[in-house]
Amino acid sequence: MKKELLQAIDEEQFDSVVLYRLPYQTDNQIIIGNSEKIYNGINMHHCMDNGFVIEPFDNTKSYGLFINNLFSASFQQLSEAHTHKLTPHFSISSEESFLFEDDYDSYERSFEQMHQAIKSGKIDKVILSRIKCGPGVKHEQIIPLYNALEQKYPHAFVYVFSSPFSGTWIGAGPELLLQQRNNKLSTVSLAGTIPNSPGHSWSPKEYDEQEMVTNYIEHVLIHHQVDKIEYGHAETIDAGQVKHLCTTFNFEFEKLNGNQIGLLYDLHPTPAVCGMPKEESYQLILNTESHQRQFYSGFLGPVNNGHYQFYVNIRCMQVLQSKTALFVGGGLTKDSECKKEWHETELKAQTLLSVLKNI
Ligand SMILES: C=C(O[C@H]1C=CC=C(C(=O)O)[C@@H]1O)C(=O)O
Repeated sequence: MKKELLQAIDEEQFDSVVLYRLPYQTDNQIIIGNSEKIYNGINMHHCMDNGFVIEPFDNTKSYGLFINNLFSASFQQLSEAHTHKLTPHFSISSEESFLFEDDYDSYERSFEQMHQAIKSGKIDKVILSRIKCGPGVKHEQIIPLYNALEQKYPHAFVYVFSSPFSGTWIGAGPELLLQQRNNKLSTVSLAGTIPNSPGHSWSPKEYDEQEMVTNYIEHVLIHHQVDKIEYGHAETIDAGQVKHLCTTFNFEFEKLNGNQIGLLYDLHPTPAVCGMPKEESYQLILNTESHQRQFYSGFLGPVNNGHYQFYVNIRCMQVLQSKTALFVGGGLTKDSECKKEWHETELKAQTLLSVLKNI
């Protein structure tokens, strides 16, 4: 493999690089290829192709990306020679003047606006996100950072992608959006957060919130007439500095090629990153948040000949010239308190910050 990848880096004409590792897998994957912009969402042709899909939160205002697979390989750890050759291929966005950190006061104003909409009865749940700035990452630190995240978070979908259109993004998120293999599909309902430290346990508030999401997903699956739906009880999943409640759904489409794209866009953006009801919470986010979410809370993952694994892009950041922009959010319901929500986003930011500090 070593020789082939080094040779491919030398010989292929490529502008984009993806490194990723699926949850609980030992092998990492690399794709090198060229990026093409996708407008207004992906279609079945993208899923039948071979490459990597990156979709933004709001595809009416931002474009997605498709990185075609010119060369791919599995690896345990990239050698120094690979790291050295790949490093100059990472693009870093220079648009940092558009990205500001939200301070507590501006977060509180957005919180109040959203909480008002919840109290008025229009919305049950909505996700408020913010940007927190972290230390800069140099080109040569990108692969060591990926390695450290991949080692620390076995539960997560860990990735780095870089394209001239997006710059470099890095993440380690726990939420599966949709995966398809041999007509067997899976998704999850993920909600509720408590610190991953002694003395914290689930309360009815988190169980209720997660059950609402489970009911919503079941409703979407029934609407799409999927077959053989199976799901169990909510389980606690370890997501670094926090824990979540998660229920996994497995199902099939009776007809091969049932409307998978329709289902994908009914699930995305999920209640974990948007809210319920979906359309109302989506509009509230666009009207309230002062930043563009870009690829945060979109989805991303590999596609290969009809098989795909799409993960929700949370616990992620964009690498900028002299800083990193970390995107963190949390679900607000009628019982939410601003200070606690802020603290929760601080904890979520530690997923990446704790590793960033040590590279
Ligand atoms: C939106 C994020 O997390 C979501 C995923 C799990 C639990 C969440 C919560 O309890 O609020 C969030 O919905 C984020 O990390 O930016």
